[in-house]
Amino acid sequence: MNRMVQLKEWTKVNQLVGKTEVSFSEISFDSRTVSGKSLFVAVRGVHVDGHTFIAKAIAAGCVAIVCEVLPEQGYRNVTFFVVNDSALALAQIASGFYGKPSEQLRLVGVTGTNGKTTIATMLYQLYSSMGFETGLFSTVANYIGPKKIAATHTTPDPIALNKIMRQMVDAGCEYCFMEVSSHAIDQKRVAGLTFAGGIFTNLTHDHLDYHKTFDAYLKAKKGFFDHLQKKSFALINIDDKNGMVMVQNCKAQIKTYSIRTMADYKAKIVESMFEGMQLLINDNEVWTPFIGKFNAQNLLAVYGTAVLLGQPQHEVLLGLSCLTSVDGRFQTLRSQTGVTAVVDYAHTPDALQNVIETINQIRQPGQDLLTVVGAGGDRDKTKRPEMARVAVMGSSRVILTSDNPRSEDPQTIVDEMMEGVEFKNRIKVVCIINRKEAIKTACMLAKRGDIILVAGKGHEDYQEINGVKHHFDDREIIKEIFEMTQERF
Ligand SMILES: CC(=O)N[C@H]1[C@@H](OP(=O)(O)OP(=O)(O)OC[C@H]2O[C@@H](n3ccc(=O)[nH]c3=O)[C@H](O)[C@@H]2O)O[C@H](CO)[C@@H](O)[C@@H]1O[C@H](C)C(=O)N[C@@H](C)C(=O)N[C@H](CCC(=O)O)C(=O)O
Ligand SMILES: Nc1ncnc2c1ncn2[C@@H]1O[C@H](COP(=O)(O)OP(=O)(O)OP(=O)(O)O)[C@@H](O)[C@H]1O
Ligand SMILES: N[C@H](CCC[C@H](N)C(=O)O)C(=O)O
Ligand SMILES: [Mg+2]
Repeated sequence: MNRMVQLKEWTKVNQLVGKTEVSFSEISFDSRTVSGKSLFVAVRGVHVDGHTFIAKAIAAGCVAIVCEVLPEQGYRNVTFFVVNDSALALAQIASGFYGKPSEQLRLVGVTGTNGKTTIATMLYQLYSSMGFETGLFSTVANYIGPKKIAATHTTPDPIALNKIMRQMVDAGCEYCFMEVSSHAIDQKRVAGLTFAGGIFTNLTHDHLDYHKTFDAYLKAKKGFFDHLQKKSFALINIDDKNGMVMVQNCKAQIKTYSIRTMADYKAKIVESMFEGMQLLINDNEVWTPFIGKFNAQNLLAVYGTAVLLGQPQHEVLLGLSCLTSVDGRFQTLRSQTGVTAVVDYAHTPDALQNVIETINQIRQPGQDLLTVVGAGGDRDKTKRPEMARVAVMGSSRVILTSDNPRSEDPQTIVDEMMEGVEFKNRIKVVCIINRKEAIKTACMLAKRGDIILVAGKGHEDYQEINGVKHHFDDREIIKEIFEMTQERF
């Protein structure tokens, strides 16, 4: 097949240098993994400029190069396509190369600081239960119908995205739900996709290491809605103060959801307990196995999306009551001695506050909340003191510990967290760097009826220390300790 002709159809080419007839069997943006007869796209990255690897890609057998600037050295038998923006070109070429699979699916993207995995996974569960072949891209895992594929990113790179979407279409998937991270929007990973709809959850403190300012973070998220097509929908959480800001320049049909004010989709919590909550969604009663105001909002987003995609209301409501918990999100474990442990992926101040608030709303007098929490290394440092402050404000006792320290010293991370704790509250806090020991200490301190919150790692089954991922699963450790406790009594 003459791919060159198509390439011009997929992306705007300013200049073509070299043979006009060229065909390639793969596309790649990484000279380290490129194999022969490929098209290499030189992308300016966060750390290095892909243009510096053009020679290496050619040496590895690449026959065509997409770049913003031609290399000084000329190459025979290699065709160069000069474009304005390689990252955008990569997204468009990847989509074209795999036959524009997003146009053959009803694709819905979920963006916001928190709630993306929860909403996308609930939608995947809901649509699968309604009998549709469905795809999912999430932080926890990707799915092609029932087939699970390991996830490396919250939102994969454009080649992986389109390749997997093609497999989804070929497997008969009609719907696909995906998380759209701010990194992905900024790096144009989703720029070649056609969305049937987009959901905005909320915007709070995270990733300022990458975006530098809250305004830049907001603009990245907003960019997703700026690019939605007129025929698609934008479903917005208007309980978030930036909800309507997201759609200021949006051409799509705008719909809103709220648990506080008038909106297209609204909910009220009627009753709440550890096992779940009774909701009124647009005046219909529904029992769901989730708790917390944030989950009422997540469920509304799911409900609104399904209705906007054309499902009958009563079927959606029935489906909501049958959803099961999302891996590592408010996952509860009970000991024989009457202690409840909650494992949750809260790794931002807002998420932590929401989870603690939710527990405190159902906690009875005399029951203590012991929170075990850390913060990731090589990530936004400014959220560290905030997370500790939030944890201490809402908990009876706090154990600050290590999350994924990555290349950082875990003690330094914990010290930076501690700076957010007022001097008078420091008596409530201990620091135990070893996460297993920290969890064990919380279990030791807990009495019948108490609640232990182990936050930050949720579904993760590893702890990343200096580039090595060691097996580590909060849930496994809690179970192991709970079993020990059982023997003791
Ligand atoms: C900081 C960041 O987001 N980096 C992403 C980015 O890579 P980069 O810009 O750092 O790449 P780079 O090292 O500067 O290299 C630039 C270019 O040169 C190429 N190169 C580089 C070296 C070489 O020898 N040869 C070569 O060709 C690279 O392939 C790349 O195309 O583009 C890559 C391809 O898409 C991503 O894999 C990579 O994700 C890294 C691994 C990462 O950890 N990203 C995290 C922060 C992330 O994306 N997280 C979000 C979730 C956030 C959340 O909401 O919680 C996610 O969507 O997963
Ligand atoms: N709608 C929400 N608003 C605020 N907090 C939420 C919401 N939904 C979930 N949370 C909290 O945030 C944590 C992370 O939720 P989830 O994994 O769904 O978010 P995410 O947006 O996918 O995060 P990530 O950016 O890491 O992929 C949950 O464990 C819970 O504590
Ligand atoms: N997607 C988020 C996950 C954070 C999870 C937390 N356990 C950590 O490692 O910081 C990130 O990469 O920032
Ligand atoms: Mg996620």
